[in-house]
Amino acid sequence: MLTFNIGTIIIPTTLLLLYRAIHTRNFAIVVFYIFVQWFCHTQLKRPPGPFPIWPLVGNLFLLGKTPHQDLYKLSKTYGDIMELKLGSVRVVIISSPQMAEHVLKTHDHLLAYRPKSIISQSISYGGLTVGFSPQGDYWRQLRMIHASELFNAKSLRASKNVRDEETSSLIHDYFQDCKDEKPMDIYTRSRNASLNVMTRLLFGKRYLGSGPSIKEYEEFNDIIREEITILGVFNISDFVPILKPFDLQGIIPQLNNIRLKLDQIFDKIIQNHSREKDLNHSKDFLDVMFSFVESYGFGKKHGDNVIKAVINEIFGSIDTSIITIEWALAELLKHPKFMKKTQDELDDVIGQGRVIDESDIPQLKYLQAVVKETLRLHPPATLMIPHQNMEACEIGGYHILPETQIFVNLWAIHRHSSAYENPLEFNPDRFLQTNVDLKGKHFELLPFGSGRRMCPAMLLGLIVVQMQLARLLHSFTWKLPKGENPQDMDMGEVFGLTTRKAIPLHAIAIARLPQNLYLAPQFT
Ligand code: HEM
Repeated sequence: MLTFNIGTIIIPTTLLLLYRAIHTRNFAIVVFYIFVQWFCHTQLKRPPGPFPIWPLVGNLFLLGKTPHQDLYKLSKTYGDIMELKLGSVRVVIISSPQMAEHVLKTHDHLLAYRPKSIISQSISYGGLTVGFSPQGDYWRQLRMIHASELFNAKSLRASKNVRDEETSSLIHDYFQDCKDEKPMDIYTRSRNASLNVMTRLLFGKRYLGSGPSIKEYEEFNDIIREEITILGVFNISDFVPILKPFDLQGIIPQLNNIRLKLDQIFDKIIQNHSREKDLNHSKDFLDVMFSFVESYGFGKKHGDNVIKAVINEIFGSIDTSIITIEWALAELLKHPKFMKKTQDELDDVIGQGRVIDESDIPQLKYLQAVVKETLRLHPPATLMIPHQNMEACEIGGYHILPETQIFVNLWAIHRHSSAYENPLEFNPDRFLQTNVDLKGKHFELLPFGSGRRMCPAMLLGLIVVQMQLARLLHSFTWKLPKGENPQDMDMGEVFGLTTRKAIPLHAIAIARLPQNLYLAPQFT
């Protein structure tokens, strides 16, 4: 796996430049360069930021392996809005609820573009996905299709059966494997259940756990994970374009390899779908996508690329919910008193004689508070997806030059002292007496973003997290493997487009309900 420390390039490069300046006695040039930077910056009242900005590398060396945390620390010095130069790219970092409101509400229309990067362009087949296409007619229509076919309340009601069956199957599998008290990998199990939900919704087929296509599907799962990892790589060539031809991190061959494997899988899915279409199968998401590309008059190759890009994005996005389930269980194991409160509520509202239904969720106030608190401390998309402005604008009284990348640092916003008491503590109780929700109207809690680029799958993401978590906690008592102390649990992160727990959670489940509530579902 590729890990890269920016310092390995930045520090030698900067030292080399300084050495050359000293060697050639060109101090005057360096001083003049710094003066020009300072003058331009102060004249236009640009946001404050670290100074000086080094030639070629700018402020890149300030960021390490967890840039959201480094930026949070920098915001303590430079403020809730700051400007950095990462290589040759100008970036503005937003770190407070007030500034987030300026970006995602007041100036939403100006700041809803997406910057292009080498990795995002490759993964999105040249910007054909919802997340990476520029705002405009194509993006709007694609978002609408996603909403009406997969994500809005009506389509979620229609797909409830599929989610119920897959969650029951997950609980059944845990039950089967929990008898000898062996630690189980929470992330992988939840991920498989969610992948099954998605393949059934998109292609009308259940892949994992049945049939001959398991191997093929596991390969798909692996390649998507590889893709998510590479999406989190800080690609130096995007920030220092003169290094692009050297591809110092070896990213291009990796991207080509991922694209090749994905193309093979997607080509097969598209071919199978066309074959089955002739057999009069019932209409699914792919049929709607085929009509969409036809209505746009895209040729076969471009049309297929749109469909591949969209499927890829949906499967890549599932990770957000799974990560949240893993973090929530980890926090509850670390804080047994909140685990007890959540399970007490489940016993009071549901009892121990039946299985939870999605319609129970509104009554489970403590569970909802646990999910909010988990998304506050562990927003899966810590820096959201970068935004960009095409024309100059003003944020909070500061001048923002055109084509600036805007990083909304949710990790910092959710820890802002203006919004939360003891912001670093995990404490779901804080959400019991407030009306703060997750719909993007309360700028102190924005795990799904806000405004026109807000996550279109919020309802789906939330119901998956709430239901899986509720059923895991209702069905089992949880503990850590022998010898592991909850207080010492490592809560370190691996940064990426989604930021997950660095050490995957393995926990032991002990059944707590009558045996008949763990039966395997009859798949429809
Ligand atoms: C807990 C679950 C989830 C969280 C916390 C989450 C969070 C987010 C965030 C923060 C953004 C960026 C908003 C912005 O840049 O302004 C986003 C965008 C997006 N999300 Fe999610 N997401 C979740 C689940 C999902 C799922 C399950 C899917 C699809 C199956 C999905 C699809 C998308 C798409 C397509 C976009 C791009 C929207 C656009 O650019 O117009 N998300 N999400």
